[in-house]
Amino acid sequence: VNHAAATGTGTGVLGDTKTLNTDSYSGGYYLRDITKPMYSTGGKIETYTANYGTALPGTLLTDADNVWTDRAAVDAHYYAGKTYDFYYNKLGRNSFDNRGATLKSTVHYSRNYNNAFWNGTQMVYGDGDGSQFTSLSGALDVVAHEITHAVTERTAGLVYEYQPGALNESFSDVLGNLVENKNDPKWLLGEDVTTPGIAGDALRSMSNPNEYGQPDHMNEYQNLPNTREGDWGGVHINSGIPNKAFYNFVTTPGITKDNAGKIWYRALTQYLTSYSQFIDARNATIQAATDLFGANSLEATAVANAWASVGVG
Ligand SMILES: Cc1cccc(C(=O)O)c1OC(=O)C1CC1
Ligand SMILES: [Zn+2]
Repeated sequence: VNHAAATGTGTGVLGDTKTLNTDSYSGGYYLRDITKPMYSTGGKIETYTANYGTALPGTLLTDADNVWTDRAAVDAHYYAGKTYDFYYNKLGRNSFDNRGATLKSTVHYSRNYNNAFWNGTQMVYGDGDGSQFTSLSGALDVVAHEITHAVTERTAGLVYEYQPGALNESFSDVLGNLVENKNDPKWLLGEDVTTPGIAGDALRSMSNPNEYGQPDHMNEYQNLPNTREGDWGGVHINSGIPNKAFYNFVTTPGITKDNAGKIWYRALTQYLTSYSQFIDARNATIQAATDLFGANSLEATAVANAWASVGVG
């Protein structure tokens, strides 16, 4: 048999055990998930190692006995599967291209690499330096954040600069937390992999962006240059404003996470375009809420109020 779905076990970055969808071949097992609906058109979830170099995708991981000990790889694979399931089951999207494209991840990228990114073709995760970060695939909100960059690229195409770039970042934070689906009242990002030596901190907070140096209102918008040093006009900084708008919306009594996700996803995929500004995101999310729940619905009203609360609209 050249390809058969198998179930393995693995240890994650935080030492937890999880079951993995793998692919058996004559000599052992590939870290390849062939159980998803995408497989009907050849789509798979595959996890590779760069073996601390920078050549991509690197080597597809294999194992002799289907008991996996590469913790970064275990989590990259497992969390990519969880993210695929969320998009398919909750939002009706079949992988990042909505046509069942294979989800490819590479772990152990470079050395002491405090970064994770979508490179236009695949996800890439560093192992962190052990102080600022531990292996970045060890957090579901991070993995879903990166995969959402791919979704955004294939849909709205929000360019990675200034307000469209901050929206790009915010949609990745919003979907990252919706996929992670923790009961976290602070709606933190990256809490599971930032500063392994310090408990309770994170990379960003959607409930209180100021806590991590982000604005939470238009009157704190930071005009930064479109350079690497300027974070491309502050895409990871000014994202605090749309993040706070989403937080105020999703915590409005009567609003559910599922409905909030449907509204934000519909705005991203049906209304936003490459150079959309914050005001366009306000209008798009109101329109999406109106489409789904009606003009004077609790959802449409709460969306407008949420953006107004951060000085947009
Ligand atoms: C850790 C990191 C560094 C630089 C860019 C990104 C990026 O993907 O924008 C990044 O990942 C995140 O922000 C994830 C959500 C925590
Ligand atoms: Zn990002």
